[in-house]
Amino acid sequence: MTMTTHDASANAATEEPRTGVDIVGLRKRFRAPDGTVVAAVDDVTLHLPRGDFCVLLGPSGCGKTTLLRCLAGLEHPDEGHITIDGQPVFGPGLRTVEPQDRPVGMVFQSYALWPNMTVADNVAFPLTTGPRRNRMSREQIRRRVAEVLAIMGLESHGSRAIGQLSGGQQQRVALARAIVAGTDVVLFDEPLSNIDAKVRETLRRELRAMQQDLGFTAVYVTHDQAEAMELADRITVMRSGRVMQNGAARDIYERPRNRYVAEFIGTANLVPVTSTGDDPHRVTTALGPVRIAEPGPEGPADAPRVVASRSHRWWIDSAERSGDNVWTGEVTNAVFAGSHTEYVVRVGETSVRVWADDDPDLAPGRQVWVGVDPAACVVVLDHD
Ligand SMILES: Nc1ncnc2c1ncn2[C@@H]1O[C@H](COP(=O)(O)OP(=O)(O)OP(=O)(O)O)[C@@H](O)[C@H]1O
Repeated sequence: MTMTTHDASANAATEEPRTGVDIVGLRKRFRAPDGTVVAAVDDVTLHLPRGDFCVLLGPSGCGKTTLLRCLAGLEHPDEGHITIDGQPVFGPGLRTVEPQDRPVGMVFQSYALWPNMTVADNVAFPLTTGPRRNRMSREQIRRRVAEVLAIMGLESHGSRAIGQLSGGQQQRVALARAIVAGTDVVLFDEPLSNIDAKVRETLRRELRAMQQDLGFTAVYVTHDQAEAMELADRITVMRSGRVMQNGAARDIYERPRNRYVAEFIGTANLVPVTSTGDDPHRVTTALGPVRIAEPGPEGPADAPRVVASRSHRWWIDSAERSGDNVWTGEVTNAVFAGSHTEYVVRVGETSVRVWADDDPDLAPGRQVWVGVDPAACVVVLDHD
């Protein structure tokens, strides 16, 4: 893909101040065939800042697609407010704003292209329907379509039928269609999950570069935490229709709020806290005393807590060591994983997973010393 900035003519439809996406108190329930009610989106309040790449992350069924579809206008929420790019699109007393009248582009997992139209006609579609129809001359549309096809590396494919393209190329067409109108917000519903792994990697990198270059706000649904970490400025972790944590990708990774978030993103050792004393940088755990970077998250004083630390921040050594956050134990398992070797080490009744970059080749049964930098240890809530 080659990069270019938005065409001013295509931005004519977006003259309001650009603010990203604001969601307040949003609820959407579904009634299952057996009569049970599912709270797919359960009192969600979120601000997704303009220009950020925002990922909605969570396991299957947590409500991320429903939330995205509420933004797109494909689901009608039961309660709440949605403002996109400064335009209220849902709220009490507002007339329903139809999907084609919302200031968003959308990319679906299934591409959702018109099979009987050419590539160029598919891409031109948002400019010829909805609020933007008749705003541009045929020549302006032709030029704008050529421009976005060039961004996607599809400049020579405009007159092809959709069926003559590979899956990866079809998704590039869908991306071109989502950005052609120059809307400031683009919604993505697991757009790369039908694409084979190698192409997916390339498209992911290109998508991120394109989003940064064009500067639109991306709201991207995935259940893949590696994909989320690679793409996101901001991650919203969801569970059962609720937001578990929303923040900068690095904060979510380094300072998860609770066990659920720590376990969903990355590999972490979670060791129960058994008591806390007066020193805010020291807790007692199942491993014994642990020095920690900072006191735990807010929450009821008696709420169970665990110390979370990433496996790649641990070290392992066959030679004796001493100091804070150093323990001795026995290797119970060692798995070579290419970029690192994962050791499982039993320390007393607790097992920790340690990722070693240089494989020290320590066989199960071996006595070892393991440890972790206090700066990598944070206290998180054991429950939501
Ligand atoms: N049209 C519907 N009718 C009834 N229940 C629905 C409907 N759409 C979604 N649900 C339910 O709402 C919940 C949230 O679904 P949703 O598709 O938003 O989750 P998700 O996190 O996107 O999952 P996935 O990654 O599998 O798509 C699930 O329990 C789902 O079964």
